[in-house]
Amino acid sequence: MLQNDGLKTRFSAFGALVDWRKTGKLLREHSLSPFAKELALGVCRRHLRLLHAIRKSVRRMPGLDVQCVLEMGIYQMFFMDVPNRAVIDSSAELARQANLGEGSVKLVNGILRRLDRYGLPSLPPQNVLRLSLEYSMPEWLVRRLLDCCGPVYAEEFSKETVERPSQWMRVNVQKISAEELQKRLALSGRIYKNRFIEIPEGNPHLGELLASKEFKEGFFSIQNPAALEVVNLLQIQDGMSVWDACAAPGGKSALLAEMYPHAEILASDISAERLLPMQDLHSRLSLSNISVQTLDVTAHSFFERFDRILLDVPCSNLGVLSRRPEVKYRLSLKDVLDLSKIQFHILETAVSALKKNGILVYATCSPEPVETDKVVKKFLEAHPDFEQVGLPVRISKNEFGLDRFFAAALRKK
Ligand SMILES: C[S@@+](CC[C@H](N)C(=O)[O-])C[C@H]1O[C@@H](n2cnc3c(N)ncnc32)[C@H](O)[C@@H]1O
Repeated sequence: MLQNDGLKTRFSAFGALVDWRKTGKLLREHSLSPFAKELALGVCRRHLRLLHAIRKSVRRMPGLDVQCVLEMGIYQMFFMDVPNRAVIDSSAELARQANLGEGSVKLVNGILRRLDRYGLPSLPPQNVLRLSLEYSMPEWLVRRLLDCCGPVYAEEFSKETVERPSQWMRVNVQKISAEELQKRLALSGRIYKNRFIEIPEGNPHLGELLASKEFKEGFFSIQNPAALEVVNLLQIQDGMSVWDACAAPGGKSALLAEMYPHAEILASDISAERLLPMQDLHSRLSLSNISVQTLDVTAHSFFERFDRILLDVPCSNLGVLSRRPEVKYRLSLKDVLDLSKIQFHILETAVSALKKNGILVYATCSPEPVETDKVVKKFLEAHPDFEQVGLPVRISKNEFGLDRFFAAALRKK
């Protein structure tokens, strides 16, 4: 029997973390309470740093369950605002309730007390190892960042991956203005370009907002404003036909449909399952200028049919690691290189659907050169009938906490 809410919450975070270590998938968002979610995601973000602290405190690494209890304890002690005494007691109790054995309870107690007294073990001086442990980044990724973009960028990028990402809502300005909605929901966050409202940390919790009448009536959706900077490159005008060819789960399609009620939008994706949430577009958001279809973009049969094409291609997610921290540990360099081949193939095959003088925007939430500049460069070299419109947009976190995105606009001559 779990005796109190605090323990129940820790138990659910513990369950999520054990599952993640076993399956590579991290349960998140609505199924966990805010504290449990913060704890599970925070531990995942700092996993290598926390493991390092455990490794330095024992002769033999304990089993995975005990590691999870310890990682949670160390995270709360050094990266959350929880008193150390309470952390030590609740961690020992968690180990007991999880039936890890009295030996493990003593081990948890002993290691956390030691860390309470002496602090986290110091980090090695070598730059790659230090960055890897300090920000829980795999060493191959640190090396790649250092090689491609230098030490300042590598440090800044790595640091972002352990920070809590900002939360924003996109206002359906066809139904309500950002100011009016902000008043109705009593939110105090910033407004971004009249269309996005920041959801301040913790209060109100995302779950409460998603249960609100305003959400059900389609006044807002959850989305990071980086999407706006990407779709702006399309330069859409009334009456245009637009194909969002890698659309699921539909964030950018919905933004497009809200921004351009007089454009005709086709949103398609290869995955019927990932398209399911897009039923929202018609029912909740009342958007009538958009149709949805399951379609493999590499096997389409459109010919010069669209004025605009958005290709938000499948990618490594390297630009959103603070939101999806588990990706850091499962991704390999080979995965990134394989993705770049898929991205190029998608771009190559999509373009026949674009009308002359039409614009295609190639976008990805990865800043990795092989998924961005190299794909575009290779494409332009092979297609002299295309030209780049302006410089690619490289969205970085900046003061608004935007997701990292790369987007390049290409015009068919
Ligand atoms: C980065 S996600 C798109 C996110 C979406 N644009 C949004 O804003 O919500 C990439 C999408 O590409 C889809 N995809 C991958 N290969 C595809 C293909 N050959 N044809 C169409 N869609 C594909 C994936 O199923 C995935 O939903």
